[in-house]
Amino acid sequence: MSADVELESVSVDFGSFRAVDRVSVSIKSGEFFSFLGPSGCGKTTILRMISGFVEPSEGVIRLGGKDMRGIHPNRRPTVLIFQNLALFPLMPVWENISFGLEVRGIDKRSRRAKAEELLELVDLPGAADKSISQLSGGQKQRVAIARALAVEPEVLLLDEPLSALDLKLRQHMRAELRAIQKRTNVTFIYITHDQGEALAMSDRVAIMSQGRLQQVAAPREIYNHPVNGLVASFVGENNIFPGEIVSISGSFVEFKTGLGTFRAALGPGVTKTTRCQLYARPEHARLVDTQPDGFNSIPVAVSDVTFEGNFINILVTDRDGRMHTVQVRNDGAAAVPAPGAKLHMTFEPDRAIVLTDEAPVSAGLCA
Ligand SMILES: Nc1ncnc2c1ncn2[C@@H]1O[C@H](COP(=O)(O)OP(=O)(O)OP(=O)(O)O)[C@@H](O)[C@H]1O
Repeated sequence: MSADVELESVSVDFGSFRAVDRVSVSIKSGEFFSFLGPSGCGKTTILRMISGFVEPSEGVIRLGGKDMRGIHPNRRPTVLIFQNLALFPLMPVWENISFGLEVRGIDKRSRRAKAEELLELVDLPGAADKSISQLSGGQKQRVAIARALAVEPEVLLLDEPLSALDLKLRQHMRAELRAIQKRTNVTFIYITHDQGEALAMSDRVAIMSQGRLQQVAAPREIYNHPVNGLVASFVGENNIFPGEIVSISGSFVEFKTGLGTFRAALGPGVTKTTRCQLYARPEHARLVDTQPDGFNSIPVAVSDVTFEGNFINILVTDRDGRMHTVQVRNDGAAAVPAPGAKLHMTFEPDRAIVLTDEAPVSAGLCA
């Protein structure tokens, strides 16, 4: 079983501080949905509200269409997995997994059978009698997930569960978690400040900043079409140019910066009077020897080159001393300029966008 989760204009106030501000979003049954945002933006508070440990100051939360107001955490169809997993070190794996079933009075043989079934599901067959201390970080993670699934929640809430793992294991567990979610079809709500994690695993991602939803969309949409500067600067890298709009024609803007006038796509909700900046991703910028005709070229000097494996970042400095990044794919033959080289950084108008600095005006805008 799996339930949809609806937040309708939900706010949380801690005294005079508003930690969550009029958040509206509908999470579909069986969806892998992530809340992504910087530390302190209200992600954990949202998770705690859905699980019943925090009551909203305003607004309504519905699980499977039912208003959750006043319903105790134990009586909700949710399970919350914490960062520290909280496994019982003195119990073998299978007893850890079936602990919630024991509390419900299920007999030992059925509990053991259920634990073994779940160990198959999380790809740990044969681990039932191991002790927790014999497991690696990733294996403990799987046991924690199996334990959460044992009580058959309709919604599984995950609070940065991979944050304690090393990079390689974290990347592996992303694929595992997604596979487990697809196998069980339970609604997964995941919170993280790691964009790679959220983009790789989720069907949809909600970007949060200062308690407010900025954008809710599929990962590709978020990356390719951020709705405002907060999203663009939080998800992926960007070269950012402050300036002001000179004119708007159709879906393009002429944008005056201290380094010249650039042409770029017009972002959502941007008008001539909006406070905005120009964003150009490093992978959409290029370096050329001679100044090209037309818009969007900046004289720069190469300051550093960093090798990142499958790509190379070329860091350049403009005449005002501001740093920008041009990224090239490492296909084994990429030409990389030497530090000190004087070049021109360019980007196509349809590969740059002018976005508002402002958060959405209406809380319902991105739900
Ligand atoms: N019980 C509380 N009393 C007062 N303020 C709180 C309380 N819980 C959270 N806050 C504040 O609310 C804001 C949001 O906190 P929350 O834990 O939801 O953020 P977060 O996005 O999950 O951050 P992190 O990624 O660091 O866990 C923070 O400024 C935090 O200090």
